[in-house]
Amino acid sequence: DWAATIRVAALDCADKSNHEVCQTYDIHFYPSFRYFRAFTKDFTTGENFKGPDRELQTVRQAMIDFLQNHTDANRPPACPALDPIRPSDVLSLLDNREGRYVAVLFESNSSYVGREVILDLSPYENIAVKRALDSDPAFLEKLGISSVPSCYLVYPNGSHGLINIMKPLRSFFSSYLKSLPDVRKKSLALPEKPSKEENSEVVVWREFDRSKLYTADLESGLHYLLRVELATHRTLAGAELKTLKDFVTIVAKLFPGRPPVRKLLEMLQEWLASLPLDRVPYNAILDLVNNKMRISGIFLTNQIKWVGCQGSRPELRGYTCSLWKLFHMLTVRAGTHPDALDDTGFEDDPQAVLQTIRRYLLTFFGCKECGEHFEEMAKESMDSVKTPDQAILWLWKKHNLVNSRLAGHPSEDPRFPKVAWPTPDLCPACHEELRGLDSWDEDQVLLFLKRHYGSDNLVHTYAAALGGTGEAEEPEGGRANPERPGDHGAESLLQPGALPPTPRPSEGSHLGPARPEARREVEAAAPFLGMGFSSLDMSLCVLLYVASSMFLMVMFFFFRVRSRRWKGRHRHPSV
Ligand SMILES: Cc1cc2nc3c(=O)[nH]c(=O)nc-3n(C[C@H](O)[C@H](O)[C@H](O)COP(=O)(O)OP(=O)(O)OC[C@H]3O[C@@H](n4cnc5c(N)ncnc54)[C@H](O)[C@@H]3O)c2cc1C
Repeated sequence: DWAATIRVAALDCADKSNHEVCQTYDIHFYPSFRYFRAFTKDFTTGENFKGPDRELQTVRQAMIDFLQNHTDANRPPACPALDPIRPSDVLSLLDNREGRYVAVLFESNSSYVGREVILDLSPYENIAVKRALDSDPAFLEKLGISSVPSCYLVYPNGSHGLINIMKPLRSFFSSYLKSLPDVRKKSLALPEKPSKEENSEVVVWREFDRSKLYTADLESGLHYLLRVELATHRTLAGAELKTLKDFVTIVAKLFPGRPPVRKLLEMLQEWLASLPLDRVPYNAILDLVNNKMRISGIFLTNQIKWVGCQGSRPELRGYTCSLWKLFHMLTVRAGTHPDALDDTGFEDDPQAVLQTIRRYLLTFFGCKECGEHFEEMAKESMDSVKTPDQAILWLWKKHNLVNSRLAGHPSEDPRFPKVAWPTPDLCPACHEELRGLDSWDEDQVLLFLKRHYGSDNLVHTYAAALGGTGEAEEPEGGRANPERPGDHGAESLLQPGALPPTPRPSEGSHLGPARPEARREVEAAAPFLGMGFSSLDMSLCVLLYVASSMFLMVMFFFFRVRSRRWKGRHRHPSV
């Protein structure tokens, strides 16, 4: 009903095809609300209104505040007057001879009911809705109003009186007024919604074993993390960059996946560690992840294929599931391979993996709410972790807490109910009964987690075929399983060289010009001379060139002075 005044659209920033738009508009967290004023001509990323929560009612009220922040000159023409009228205006309305209904909602200054009802009735004809404040008790008494909100109605024939409704709520007022005789909805010419069939994807179910871990899930998750989640940050600097460097270090050292992926992570880690800059454009990272330099043996799929993380609907499970699995694998690997973090600065720190995950979630995780919940749990007890095994168990316990909090939540997939994990069928030894109560045998749980999240439990079924440069590599232990018949996912996988062109804001001219400083940063990372070199690479080359020239010159002068001295000594042997 409010559409003529304020249009609402939702964009799924988790969908890779929207990635460029979300990046242009600097969307870092979901949900993010952006408001765009009517008649705005120049590009803007919109205004960010933050209510105390994200409840529908708060969002509706933020919309009203936003509409009221318009000046008279730029107010949307269809927006009805939302400011309160004075008692004198009410009196003149009582002499209504316009032949239509006039409803006046009396309310307190902080109430939004009047404005919501005004907007609810805005597409209806034969009725005008106004609001007035309860600031003049004598006037209210004259009209017979004893409590607010109340609605005073002036009928088309001039008679008037208070309307009688069961509850003084927006929905009751609106529905009463909409059902008055001769009050009808005007026809609105709004663009049609795209039909459901056009958008619906055909989802093919992949059979899988719940006791196994699937490379396809982990690689799809890494692809999403590096190419979608990080992409919402145009440049990374300061604490954000440090968090990314530490996270990549932890993953590069502990990810037990296939060699081309591990190699890519190692390369990314070394590159980030060697950077002399405190600011990196995201596109420079993307060039590396896409292996623009075509280094042999490096590859990460650019397709999403969930297997153990499939949801029964496309919006369920997927990325967050793969992230949990990745995190558990990292804690387990740190516990079973004590030397893995040597020479990283994280050795001998049993909390290193958990603390890095914690910072990653707070800085980059698209689900802001999830990051905040995790932070609460971390603040409460992460400091108590004293050994790598305790880190494994800490994450397991907290994951179970999240499971129990989300049981029955709309994000729960009915096919994968949220229960305490591992279930008795997965690990009978983990469960015991103490004085009639279910409890965990934590030693058994630890053994189970080490087995379940260990590299030996990784299955490559459904995993993307390794790209051209990585094909020569045998996956670890030669355990790669062939694609199952009928699974065509791998065929659609592009070779690294054939990746779709990196979306760049300059190509998105239909979106309007992006912020100039952001554009400069992104252009700084644009391919140089069309050879896959970014200007960052070129600056490093120039730096190296100057340094080596200086070194040669110093050597030249050193030997020249030495040879002069030597000649001098031979000419004057007595000296
Ligand atoms: C750090 C983090 C915090 C989150 N916080 C929220 C939140 O606050 N609100 C919200 O709505 N969503 C949150 N999510 C998302 C949510 O936890 C689930 O990921 C999502 O609902 C999908 O659930 P799922 O059925 O795939 O199972 P997930 O909970 O994602 O688990 C993935 C897999 O891990 C295994 N597993 C399950 N429990 C455990 C355990 N205790 N230990 C080890 N392995 C286990 C199972 O094999 C399971 O299939 C969060 C996600 C993450 C990564």
